[in-house]
Amino acid sequence: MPIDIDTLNGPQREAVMTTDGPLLVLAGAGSGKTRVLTYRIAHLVEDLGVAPWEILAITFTNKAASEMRERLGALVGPSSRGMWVSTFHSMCVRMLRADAERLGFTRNFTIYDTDDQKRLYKEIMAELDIDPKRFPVNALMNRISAAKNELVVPGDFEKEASDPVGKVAARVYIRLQERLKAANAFDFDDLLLYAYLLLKNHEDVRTAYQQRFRYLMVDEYQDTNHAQYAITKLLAEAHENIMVVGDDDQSIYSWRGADIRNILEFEQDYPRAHTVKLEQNYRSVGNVLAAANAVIANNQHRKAKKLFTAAEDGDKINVFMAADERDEGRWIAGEIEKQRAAGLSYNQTAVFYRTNAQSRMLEDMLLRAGVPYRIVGGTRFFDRAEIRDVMAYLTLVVNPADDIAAKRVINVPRRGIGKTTVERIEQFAREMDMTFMEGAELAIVDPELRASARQSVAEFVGLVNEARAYGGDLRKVIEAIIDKSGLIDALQNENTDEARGRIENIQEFLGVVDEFAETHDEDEADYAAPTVDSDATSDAAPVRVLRGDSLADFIEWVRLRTDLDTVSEDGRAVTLMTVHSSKGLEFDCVFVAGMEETLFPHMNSVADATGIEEERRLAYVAITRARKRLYLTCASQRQIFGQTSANPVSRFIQEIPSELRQTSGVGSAGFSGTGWEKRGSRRGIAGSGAEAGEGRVFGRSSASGPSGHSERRSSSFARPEAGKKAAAKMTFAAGDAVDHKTFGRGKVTKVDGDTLYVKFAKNGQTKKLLKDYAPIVKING
Ligand SMILES: Nc1ncnc2c1ncn2[C@@H]1O[C@H](COP(=O)(O)OP(=O)(O)OP(=O)(O)O)[C@@H](O)[C@H]1O
Ligand SMILES: [Mg+2]
Repeated sequence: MPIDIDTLNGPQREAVMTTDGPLLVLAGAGSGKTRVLTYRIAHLVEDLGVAPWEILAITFTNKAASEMRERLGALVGPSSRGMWVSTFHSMCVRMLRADAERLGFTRNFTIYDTDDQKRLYKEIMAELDIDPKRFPVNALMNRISAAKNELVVPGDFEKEASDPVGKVAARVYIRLQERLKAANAFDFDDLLLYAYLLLKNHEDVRTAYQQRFRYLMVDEYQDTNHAQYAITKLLAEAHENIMVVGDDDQSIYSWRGADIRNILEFEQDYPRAHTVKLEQNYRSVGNVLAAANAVIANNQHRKAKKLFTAAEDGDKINVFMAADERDEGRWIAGEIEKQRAAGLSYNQTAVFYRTNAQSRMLEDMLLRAGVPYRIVGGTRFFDRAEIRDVMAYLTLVVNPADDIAAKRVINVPRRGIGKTTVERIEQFAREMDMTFMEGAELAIVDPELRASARQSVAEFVGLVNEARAYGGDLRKVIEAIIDKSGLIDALQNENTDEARGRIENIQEFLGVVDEFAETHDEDEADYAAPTVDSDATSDAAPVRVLRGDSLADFIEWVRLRTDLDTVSEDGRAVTLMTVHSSKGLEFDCVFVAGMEETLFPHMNSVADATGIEEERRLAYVAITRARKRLYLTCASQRQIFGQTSANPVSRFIQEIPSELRQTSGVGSAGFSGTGWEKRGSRRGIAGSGAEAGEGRVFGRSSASGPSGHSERRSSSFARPEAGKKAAAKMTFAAGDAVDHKTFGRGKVTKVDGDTLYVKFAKNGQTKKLLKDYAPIVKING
């Protein structure tokens, strides 16, 4: 079926139809870059008969990749399955799995995340006698990570390092790579580095991929780092059928090594390049787009771009100035409820913040108001200790050489294996050049150890071996680990709320396994592009694609899940996330909280112009996520990073022309463009919860001249709508039947002062609610 190009505008169509040679699509937010990329793939497959496995599309997040797979599924049907649509990291994992042996690894390697990595660094630093006070582990990690992203290998790094930290980092880097190799593991940066080395140093591998991927497409190209750039370049070298899509105004990852020059110099890299500019924004209403354009115009270092919309102006940008962070959260919750009553869905609403530390209060306030939310980032599910423990066991089942995993769980739950025993095992491992697990097997028969310790080690080794015996049956392996390890029993014995929460998390983990099982079939098809081993004939792709067993795939799937993957489409909830993770997404209604100097722009970036420009691009990303309504909120005083601070309103608010915004809350009277005001007395602020304090400057800096005092308005700080609806003085008792606006029917199981514990019928979950705030009513029966 030919692709319906009528839904594209002229330049978009041009980009879709330009299928030979290098192509750059450079355009502002919401102009359809991702859409064009997707349509171009569909056009290649549907109209030009390109085989799906000849296409490689790279996106920035797993969420973006799965969205693109979905869109492609809708456009071209099942044949989209053979395509590689993935992030850089998952692409590299696939390449490394296929050819790990070439690099001295085996294909069941482990991927270390930051936590594993840190443990390893600490061990290495102890081994090399490096003082962590003088050389903090994070500093060394950053240094080495940057080197890897620049494709600097240990030998070259050592030659170049001249400063004290660099010299120490050079020693650590050398040892780190030895240790990782011995553990058959890669860290995140290694995935890129080794994939690059694989392509660079193995001509046959490189040629095979070059021949296979005749068409290469990269979304969000402005955020590629050097390693990603170099990998792309190698893959495109032979045919130069490479399309990159991006927006220099949205480059927000320079702190992770992203290099905006990759996109700006594309035309130099590929002199034959054809460039397409898109100028119509289809995402946002006029006022939102005008605000975004006005803010980004303040950046000096950018390619000037025009961006217009045919959409109506829409509402003005809503600026709310709260007394403190509680007011801010409370007001946001109330406004969400108001919008919801007017027909907006929770799913189409997002609250962004600059730093993760802000999320807790926002969460708290949404919880109190009974607004369902989903938090992206922060304490991620997979970062929780109990989940890491289970994952470490599973990793050991697949890769017994992973010493970090083995040491993490040898005494989890406590089984009486102390430091002496662990040191003894390490000694065996070192002296006999074995893995920790092999050392543990020797320890079982070591007469120097106490019988009880040997017994415990035997149990541990036995447990891992037993689980391994279940082979490919994923669910069985995981159940064996969870049941037989005694993890749950130990938590049950603790008998605390926290331990119960941990048990719930482990149970939830089984749900994750099921989710994986459900989506896995599709992934399988995805992997199963024709291979040289298969009996496919001439047009088969000349690349071996090897599958690990399902447990290895599961571990990899979990490891590569970035924060964004926790956003699901169905469960209706407001999304909370950092601005960084919002890239590429869109919502009808967007709140950006914490619009104050030192927070956004962040204090670490205000010192120099480069830093400020990156913060401004971040503000541009945030603003351009909104389709219809945009709210910017700030607080005149806030508790954050463990202290109270009062900061001027963000310059990014001021950069929006005053006629585009409407302001409410504290100090709004004098806000609109002309002057900034000093705070008045704190009297009369209902429910701000703030202690009394005198006139701090709220506005720009005091240097720019505060312009008088004004009374604060108190009305804005009333409870949110949702709260008002609950009968304020209603009393509850255990056993009462209640109806909650969002969660439906439930029963009060406990009353603790103002807090109600309500068990809901729908999902059997118990929630903690504040009786005066939660949108609940008592019902009969
Ligand atoms: N020609 C068009 N007609 C109708 N809608 C369009 C058109 N082009 C793009 N859109 C819609 O506009 C929105 C933004 O498109 P898309 O996400 O592709 O933009 P983008 O340039 O990738 O944005 P960002 O820079 O934020 O990544 C999407 O909802 C998309 O479906
Ligand atoms: Mg996009």
